[in-house]
Amino acid sequence: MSDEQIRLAELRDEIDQIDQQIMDLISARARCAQEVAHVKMGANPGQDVFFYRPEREAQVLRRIKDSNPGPLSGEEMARLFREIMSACLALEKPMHIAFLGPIGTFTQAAALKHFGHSVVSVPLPAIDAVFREVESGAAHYGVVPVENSTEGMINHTLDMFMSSPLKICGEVQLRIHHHLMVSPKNKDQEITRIYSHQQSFAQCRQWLDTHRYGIERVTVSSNAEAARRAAEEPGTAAIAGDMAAELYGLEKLATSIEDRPDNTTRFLIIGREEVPASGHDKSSILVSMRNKPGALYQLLEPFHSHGISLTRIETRPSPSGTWAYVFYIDFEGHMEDEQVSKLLAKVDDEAVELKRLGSYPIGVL
Ligand SMILES: O=C(O)C(=O)C[C@]1(C(=O)O)C=C[C@@H](O)C=C1
Repeated sequence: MSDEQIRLAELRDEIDQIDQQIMDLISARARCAQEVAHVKMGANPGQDVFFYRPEREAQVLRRIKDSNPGPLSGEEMARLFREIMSACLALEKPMHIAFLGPIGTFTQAAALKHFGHSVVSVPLPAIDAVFREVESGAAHYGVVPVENSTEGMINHTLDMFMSSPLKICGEVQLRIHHHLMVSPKNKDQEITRIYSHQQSFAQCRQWLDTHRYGIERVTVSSNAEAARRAAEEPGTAAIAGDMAAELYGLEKLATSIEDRPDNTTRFLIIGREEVPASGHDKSSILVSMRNKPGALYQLLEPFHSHGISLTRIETRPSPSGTWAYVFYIDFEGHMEDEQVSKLLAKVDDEAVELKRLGSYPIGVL
């Protein structure tokens, strides 16, 4: 054997020994998680056990990213541990996660990015259906889109929080890459129609006007539905993501056609319980104010005086009456924090209504 072949064989033996150690350690970790489940069940007999612990998972992933020695990036290493934890959690209790479907949407990709691939992901036809699935207990958690960097807030999600008892338990961001795709069997046919979701058409408007001007654009309920139609209908194409292309066997004619290179969508994790502090959190509230001069100043001044940073403020028409507004506010900190608690007491004094949507770990992945 040549020197290179001898060295290759030695390295592969070393990799085999390391893989055995990794497998033994992951198995030991999984047994610990099973023991954790027993402790959780014994802690509050007869009460709901929340096996999924968002705050603990955020702490684990943050520590992994911060202590990662390389050569893998912190993101890559955290994603590996994300999957290990997902498998451990499934040993404790298989999680049913409802998401805005159908299968192949960016929301499914966000759900799998946040929870890992060992969950049972359940597609629902609309955002309100995702809320109802979690409210009824049919799903443990839900994943819904809340804002896109190009198109702004998803109003249906914000409006659902006005009436839903659910809490925000987490957040996850996804870089959104849109591709123009066709069925391989129709690849040589002239494209006379392009299917996509309204948000995707808006995020790719300039590219379409430049490269596919004049072709009919038909809005459908989701990018996955667009891919399904393009797979079936000759002469049509879809604008959708990688998951949809793979799911429906479509070929990409043009990749990453979104107009803004940083095109990102933020998703919320919704659930039935409040999340304890993880040490790196944010909070969301809904506030309705009397429609009078200085109302917005009265609402925002306490954030300044208590040194709390706002990360998002949106207004929505109030369901209670014309010209009254509801403010959807995200800010840094956890509602258990002393300064945040004092801030919310002050806001509560000024507001017509204050609804605490939840405190949750700032997204790690
Ligand atoms: O520490 C816990 O509470 C666990 O259940 C263990 C573990 C893990 O694998 O690290 C698994 C699931 C939870 O969501 C958080 C962490």
